[in-house]
Amino acid sequence: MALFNPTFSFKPCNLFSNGPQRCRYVQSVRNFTLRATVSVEAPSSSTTDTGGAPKLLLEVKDLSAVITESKQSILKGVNLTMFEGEVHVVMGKNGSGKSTFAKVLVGHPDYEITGGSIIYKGQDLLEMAPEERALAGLFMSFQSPVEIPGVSNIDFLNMAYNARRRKLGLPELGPIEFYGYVAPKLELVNMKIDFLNRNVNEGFSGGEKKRNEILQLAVLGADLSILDEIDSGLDVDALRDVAKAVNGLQTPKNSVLMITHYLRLLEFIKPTYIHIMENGRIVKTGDISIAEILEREGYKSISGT
Ligand SMILES: Nc1ncnc2c1ncn2[C@@H]1O[C@H](COP(=O)(O)OP(=O)(O)OP(=O)(O)O)[C@@H](O)[C@H]1O
Repeated sequence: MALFNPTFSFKPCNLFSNGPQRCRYVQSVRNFTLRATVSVEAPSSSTTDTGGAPKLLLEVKDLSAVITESKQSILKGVNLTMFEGEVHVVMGKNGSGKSTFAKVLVGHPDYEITGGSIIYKGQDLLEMAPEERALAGLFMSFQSPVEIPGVSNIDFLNMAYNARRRKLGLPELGPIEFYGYVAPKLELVNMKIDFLNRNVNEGFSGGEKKRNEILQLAVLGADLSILDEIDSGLDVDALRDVAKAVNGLQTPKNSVLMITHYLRLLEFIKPTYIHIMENGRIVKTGDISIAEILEREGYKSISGT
């Protein structure tokens, strides 16, 4: 989930580790019957001008990575180039390295880079701490969003949002102003207002967790959203809602990198390119027809080996 978007660096919470007991944060009590009408635009960290040709957003070259602990090699020379406004989809068999690639982009400590480079908005991403990557507009929704007992959704979102505003030199929003900002965004993902008061993902169904991820994306805004299997566990209506919300957040300036196993998501969110990952490398790139062949004939039909 996006709480592993390293935007959130409040201590002593290690947001990259699992386990419900690691976060201690005193939840402030809010009265959500308040109806605030303050409207604030989502901050954008985009450094690009408006108009003109799309700019290069992400350039991954020969990226290799191992698991930090075991030194097992997972990524074995990934190459990928994304321009602003594009939607890229990574597909591939279970265990081919898709989630690892996504996590490496946000600086997950489980992985160590052993070669190659990642340039994001002209900067060396590998030189940036996870928090800096998030503040530079990188957002990741995780395959299995975790719960944070004791931290309400609204406090969590408010903190993350203010961190981004601080970075942009903008004044922070207090609880009432923030409530006015976030409440309308719930409609986008078809979530009830009570979700703001509940602890982050605690007791949420799989579908609610995924919607909550997209709510976080809507609140924070992102230049590059990395969405790891946002369609898993969603019913047909939820899939449509989540896809609609993702589409609604798309502009000519921001980009999406999506991991999915299924064509059905791509019927709602139109990809610019589809990449097939196999054994830690992207072995094929093409348009939607790749996903259609895959759906019909399986991986043997498009395998790079
Ligand atoms: N932290 C880790 N510790 C041990 N093994 C790991 C770790 N991270 C990844 N792996 C292993 O690396 C391989 C690639 O995993 P990854 O999650 O990237 O695959 P994936 O393509 O996303 O798979 P899926 O489609 O099943 O989600 C798998 O064999 C996985 O078990």
